[in-house]
Amino acid sequence: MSPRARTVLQPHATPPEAIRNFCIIAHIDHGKSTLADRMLQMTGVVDDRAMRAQYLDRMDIERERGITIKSQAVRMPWELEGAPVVLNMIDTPGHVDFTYEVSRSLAACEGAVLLVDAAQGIEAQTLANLYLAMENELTVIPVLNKIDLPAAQPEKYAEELAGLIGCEPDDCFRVSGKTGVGVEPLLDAIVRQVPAPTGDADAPARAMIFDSVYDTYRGVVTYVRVVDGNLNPRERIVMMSTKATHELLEIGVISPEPVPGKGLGVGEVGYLITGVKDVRQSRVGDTVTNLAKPASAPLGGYRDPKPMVFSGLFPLDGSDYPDLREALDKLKLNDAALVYEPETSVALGFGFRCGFLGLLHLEIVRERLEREFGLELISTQPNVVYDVTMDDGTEIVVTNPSEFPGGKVAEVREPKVRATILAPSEYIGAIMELCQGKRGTLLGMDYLSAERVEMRYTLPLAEVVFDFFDQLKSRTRGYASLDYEPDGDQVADLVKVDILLQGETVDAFSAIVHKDKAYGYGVMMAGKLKELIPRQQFEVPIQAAVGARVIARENIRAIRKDVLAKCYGGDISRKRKLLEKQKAGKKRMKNIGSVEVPPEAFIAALTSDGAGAQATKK
Ligand SMILES: Nc1nc2c(ncn2[C@@H]2O[C@H](COP(=O)(O)OP(=O)(O)OP(=O)(O)O)[C@@H](O)[C@H]2O)c(=O)[nH]1
Repeated sequence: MSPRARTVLQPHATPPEAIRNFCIIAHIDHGKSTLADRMLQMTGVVDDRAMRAQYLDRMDIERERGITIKSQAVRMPWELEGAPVVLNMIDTPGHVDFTYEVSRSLAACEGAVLLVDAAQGIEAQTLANLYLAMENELTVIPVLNKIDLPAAQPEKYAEELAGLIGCEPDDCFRVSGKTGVGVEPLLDAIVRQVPAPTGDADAPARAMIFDSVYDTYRGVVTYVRVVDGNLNPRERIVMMSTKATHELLEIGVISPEPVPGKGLGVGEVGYLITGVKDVRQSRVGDTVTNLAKPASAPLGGYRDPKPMVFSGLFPLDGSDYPDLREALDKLKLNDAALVYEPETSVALGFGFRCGFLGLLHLEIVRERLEREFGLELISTQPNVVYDVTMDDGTEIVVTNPSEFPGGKVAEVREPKVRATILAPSEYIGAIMELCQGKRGTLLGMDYLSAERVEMRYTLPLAEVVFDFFDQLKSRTRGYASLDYEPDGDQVADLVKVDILLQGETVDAFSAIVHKDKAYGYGVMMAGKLKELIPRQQFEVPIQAAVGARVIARENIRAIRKDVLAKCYGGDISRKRKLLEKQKAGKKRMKNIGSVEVPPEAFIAALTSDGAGAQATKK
C-alpha cells in the first residue's frame, strides 16, 4: 500500500478552502478504527512498518476491549487533481455512555463518514449517530465496510442505507478497511463532498474543545477546533465557561504524533498544552478565546458532564482505603465525568460513592482501578439519581438507596431515557414483552426493510441499567441493538426495600425499586443470602422490608461448630492452636450485629445477577 504523492501544508498557513474536517461514525465493531488505520497508512502519516492495529486507540484497555473511549484528531495530507488538501480525521467514541463526547466531536466537523458493516446492516448506534450528525448539519457520506467478508451483502444494505439517508444505493461507497479496497476513492470523495470550513479570520479567536486528555509528562492535552480567528504560541487564553486564564505553552497538530507549530487558523484542528494538570480545567464543549482580544460570546453546545449512574466502590481489604482514594484522585485528572465522595457502609466498611455516565463508564473505571492500581474492589448495585419531594416541600436528591428518606414522601422522580432498538421483525413480540416488563412506553415503530424494524421506547433509566441489555440480547439471540439518550424524568411509584439480618439493616443491599417489584426483589435477595451466608451458632432470620413492613423472610438454621471435636485426650497446646486458627478466620468476617458474614458472600450477592455484566461490548 504505497501512499499517494502529496504536498504538505503547514497548519498556520493552510487556507480554510484546503481543509476538510470529518469523522467516522459507526455502530460498535463495524470497523471504524480499522478504516482509520488504513487512511493513516494511505496518506503516508504512518508508514507500513510503524503500523500496528488500531493505532488511534491508545489506552491498553481500549485496545484489549476493542472500544474507543477517547477521541483523537489526526491531520493527514492528501492531494486531489494536483491541489494539496488537509484531511483532519476526528475519531469518535461509539458507546452510548459517551454520547456527549460524540456530539462535540461531530460539532468539530463538516462531514461524517457513516460506516456500516456490510454483513450486519444498520444498527441502533448507526441511527443514533446519523441523527446526531444531521442535527449538526454534517454532510454524510454513506459507506459499506467489510466487503471482503464472504457474508457481506453490500447490495441489500446499500438499499437500506440509501432509504435511510435519502440517496441512491449507488451513492454508497463500498470499502474494506481490512484490505484497503475502496479507501482511496473514499478519501477523494471526502475532499469533493465535505464542505470546507468557514469562519471569520479577523474576528477574536474562538475554538471549541472537543476532547482533553491527561498526559503524565505534559499535563492536560486539549484538542480544539478553531472556528474564528487564530491561536498562537505564548498567548494568554481564556476558558469561557470557567473564565480561567492560561498561557499557551504549545500548540500544534497530531500527525500521528504531536507536532508543535506556529499556531492554528480558521477551520484548523489541533492540540494545545497550557500546563494545567486536571481535565476539569479544560472541559469538553468549552470555548477557548484570546485574553487580549476576547470573543464576546462562547460557541453553543457546552454542557457539564452529568453522572447518571452511582455505585459504591469498597476495597476488599479495608487497609487499602487510602490507596483507593489516591487512585481515584489520579483517575479524576483524566476523566471529567467521574465524581466520588467518601461513604461508609456497615457491611463493607470505608469506600467511595462514585458517579458515572453509565455502566460501561463504571466498568472501565473499576477495571482501571484494579489493573493500573492493583486494587481489589467490591462494587454495590448501580443505581440512578432520584429526586424526592417530601410532604413538607423539602427536596432531596438521592444518589444512594440508604439515603432514601423514611418519612412522608410526596413524590419521587426518576430519570428516563429514549431508547431506540433495532432488530429483525420476528422479535417484535419478545421486545415488546421485555419493554413492558421494564415499565416502557412504546413511542413508535418503523420498518427499515421488510425484515428489520426500529422500535422507539421511553424507559426508566433504572430499568435499563440493570439487566436490560442482557435480556434484550438473549431474547433476540443477539440480533437486537440498543441505543438510548436521557429524556428528562418522570414521577414513579418507588419504594426502598431494606434487607435485614437478625433485625439489622445491611445497607449495601438496600435498593430503590418500583412498588410492584419490591416483593420480587425481597424474595430474590433473601433467598440468595440464605445460600451465601454460612450457618451460625444461632438461628439467623433474613428479612426484606419496605419501611416497617416485612415482605419476605428466610431463616438460616443454627449449627454449633465445635472446633475442638477432633481434639481428644485434652492436649492443651493443640487445643489452643485450633482456637487461634478459628480466631484468625473470624478476623476476616464482617459483623452485622452478631452475625458473621464472609466478604465473599457480599461479593457474590452483589454480582451474581450480572448487574454490571451488560456494560461490556455490544
Ligand atoms: N473482514 C473484515 N474485518 C474487518 C474490517 N474492518 C474491521 N474488521 C474487523 O472488525 C472488528 C471491529 O473492527 P474495529 O475497527 O475495532 O471496529 P470499531 O468500529 O472501531 O470498534 P469500536 O472501536 O469498538 O467502536 C475487528 O475484529 C476488525 O478486524 C474489514 O474491512 N473486513
